[in-house]
Parts: sequence; C-alpha cells; structure tokens
Amino acid sequence: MNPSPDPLPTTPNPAIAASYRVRLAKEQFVFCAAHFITYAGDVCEPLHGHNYRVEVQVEGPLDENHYVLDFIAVRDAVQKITLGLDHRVLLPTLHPQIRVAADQREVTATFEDRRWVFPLSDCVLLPIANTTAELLARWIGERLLESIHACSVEVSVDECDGQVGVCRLSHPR
Ligand SMILES: Nc1nc2c(c(=O)[nH]1)N=C([C@H](O)[C@H](O)COP(=O)(O)OP(=O)(O)OP(=O)(O)O)CN2
Repeated sequence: MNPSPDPLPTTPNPAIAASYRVRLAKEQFVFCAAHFITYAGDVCEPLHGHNYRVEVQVEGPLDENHYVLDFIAVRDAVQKITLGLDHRVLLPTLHPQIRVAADQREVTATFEDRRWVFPLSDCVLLPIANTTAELLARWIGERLLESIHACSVEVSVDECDGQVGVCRLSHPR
C-alpha cells in the first residue's frame, strides 16, 4: 500500500521570499516618431523615423486586491505618455552639440553646419542628451513613476524590431 501523501500546505511559506511585478506589452504601446542621434563624437544621423514599441514592468508589494498595480491604470498611464510622442519629431534639449531653439511658431535645431526647422506643434523637446532608445526609456520611466505609485519601473523602448533600450528606475529608499 502507498504511504499517504504529505498534506498540502495551507498557507504560503513565509521562509521563501517573494516579489511581484506586472508586465505590460500592449499593441497600442507604439509611437511613430522622427529623430536623429549623434554618436562617435561628431557623427550626426540624418533625420529618420521609427515605429517605437514600449514595454513596461512595474514592481512593488501587493495591495488589498493582491495587485502590484491595476493593469488598467498602468496601461492608461503608459498610453498617455506614448500618445504625447506619437507623430512628433523628438529633439534633445541637453545635447552638447545639437542646439534646439523654439519660438512661438517654430523649432530650429542646429548641428555644426546643418539646420532643421519644424513647426512647434510637430515637436517634442525632451530634456535628454540624445534621443537614444535608452534615454527615451528613461524619460518615459520618469513620467510613468510620476503618474503611478510604484517602487520601481523598467521601461523597454524597441526602436525597430529587436533593437531595445531598457531603463530601470527606482525611488530612493
Ligand atoms: N544602443 C543604441 N544603439 C543605437 C541606437 C540607440 O538608440 N541605442 N540608435 C541608433 C540609431 O538611431 C538608428 O536609428 C538605428 O536604426 P537602424 O535603422 O537599424 O540603423 P541602420 O543605419 O542600420 O539602418 P538600416 O535601415 O537598418 O540600414 C543606432 N544605434
């Protein structure tokens, strides 16, 4: 005769540490934007566009619903951020060599002897040093942390099918 099986535990084991996060990778987390970056010191790309795809992870303790955060609240917060970048030209205002100047109507960006002029309403001026996927992920992560209550977020920005910049941000403890 088989010995009777061990009884199933009736509570989670407090000796085993658990942490939780939610991950959202929604179809609608896409923004189509134009940009150019510099690299290797003084190489400046031509203006071009990407269909950027965003994914987020949010970490924290469980609330009274046993949620880290409501998926719907996170979804709406991310969508609001990505919508603000959609169909825009992304320009870095902290770039050491790209100068970005705006008036009531237009934005002028200059790099060495090159000059781009855009309608103001077509642009988003971002306080970052270069519009790399990594720094866009950080900018989105900071906006997300401002709008949801979470210990930490991780934002991935995929600029074209598998080229992904990732930034993890945590509130100081
Ligand atoms: N770590 C990072 N590397 C690169 C970034 C970045 O944000 N983080 N960005 C770029 C460029 O912005 C560029 O957009 C790369 O895109 P891609 O179109 O793939 O570049 P190609 O010149 O190879 O263009 P093809 O159309 O594929 O010929 C570069 N690196």
